[in-house]
Amino acid sequence: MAVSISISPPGAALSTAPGGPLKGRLRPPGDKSISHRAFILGLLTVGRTEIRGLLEGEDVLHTGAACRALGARIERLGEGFWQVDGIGIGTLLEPRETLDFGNAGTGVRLMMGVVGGHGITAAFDGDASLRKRPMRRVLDPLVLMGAQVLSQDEGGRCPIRLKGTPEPLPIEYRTKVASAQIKSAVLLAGLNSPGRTVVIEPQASRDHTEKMLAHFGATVASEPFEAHGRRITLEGRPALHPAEIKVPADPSSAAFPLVAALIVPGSDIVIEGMMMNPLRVGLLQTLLEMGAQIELINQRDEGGESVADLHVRASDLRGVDVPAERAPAMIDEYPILAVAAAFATGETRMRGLSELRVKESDRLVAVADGLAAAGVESIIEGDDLIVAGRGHDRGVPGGGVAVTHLDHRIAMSFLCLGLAAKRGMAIDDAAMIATSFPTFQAALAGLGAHFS
Ligand SMILES: O=C(O)C1=C[C@@H](OP(=O)(O)O)[C@@H](O)[C@H](O)C1
Ligand SMILES: C=C(OP(=O)(O)O)C(=O)O
Repeated sequence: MAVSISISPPGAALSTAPGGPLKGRLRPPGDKSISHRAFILGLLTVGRTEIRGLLEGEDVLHTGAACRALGARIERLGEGFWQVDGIGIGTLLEPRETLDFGNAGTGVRLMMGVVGGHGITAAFDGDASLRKRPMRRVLDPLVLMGAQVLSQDEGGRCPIRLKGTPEPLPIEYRTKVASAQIKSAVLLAGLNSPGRTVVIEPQASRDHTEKMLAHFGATVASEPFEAHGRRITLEGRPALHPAEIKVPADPSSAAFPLVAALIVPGSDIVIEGMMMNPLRVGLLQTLLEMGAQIELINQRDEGGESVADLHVRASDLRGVDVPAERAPAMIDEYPILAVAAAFATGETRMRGLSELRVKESDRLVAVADGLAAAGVESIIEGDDLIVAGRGHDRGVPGGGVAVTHLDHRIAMSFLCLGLAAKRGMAIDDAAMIATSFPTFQAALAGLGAHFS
């Protein structure tokens, strides 16, 4: 799987400084969630799946490598253009080596679902950040389906050896938290079940697995459950057929140029082709409530998802109260929302962020510490984060170093902050940016951002 991606050497510090306004157009890379799933469903489908616009970030490439180890033939035909020759449900190969997922929670948890529902044994591992993340949330339902955890690190952490079952029991599983990764792991294991698998989630999480399964011909139904939840039902052992996948631009990556343009005075940019899936646009909704000047143009359908171009102009933002129910629709966007909040007038309270503690880093702490290093006050109150916005008059001092803890979103958020802070901002380590947005620096520099 030869690819040319630029990977910064580990520990490479990077900084940004204020300069002129950001101007121009950019198309963010393909959606990370959809890209992982494209490789996985390609593996599970007999025949050839073609993928256009795939995110060629390290997280997704690790999933691609794991799919190869389980029997898929994967080839890169051009930029973002990939083909997967899959071997189908029930016939996966047992991998000889440990499957290394690098920094990717999505990759490791979804592939545990795949292995858990097959009669094979595999070892799962990743980097220092991934080794700290909880895996019991995925292992528990897989054990109910018949899989066995042969070994694990303390508290259900990687490295983990999992023995899957060739005949997964059809279960009805209620997740404790809204998590597309848990839901997807259970559904992927359920693909090889002779019966019907049901997942009930307390709040709707991103629905890319369900949509893509239906696109490949599976029978999957989703209905509302209580106030904010969903009940998803999948019929096991479907005859999946190869389907073309066109990956829309990732709203979680678009978030960085979007907020950068809002906070750098005089900026005026267009972000092209951003996915508008309702379960992914919580940040957009919040920024509009803060008074952001964002105009949606050319709304259209692309590859089964609604997409739009966003015309974004620098704006005077005001603090808002972000309800906990919105968290699943913007779960990865809180670090960059906190940066927007730092430049807003008044206080922003973000509620119900307990899940941020188990991402690539403890994002509640990493954000609060980074803001402090930039001279911005914030407090963590239970599961809420409150940022004391400095407004345009006082401005954000900057001039500090944000510690990234192997977390790409922390890295990109504080580089964006530095573009509008009086004394710029540095981060200790830019390497992880390549996991989700390998072209971040070039894309922002193309709009006029200064890096050093
Ligand atoms: O399923 C996915 O593709 C993802 C689900 C979310 O995680 P959780 O399922 O833990 O909420 C999100 O944070 C992650 O970046 C991608
Ligand atoms: C949480 C994230 O990803 P993952 O869980 O796949 O590591 C993210 O991309 O912000």
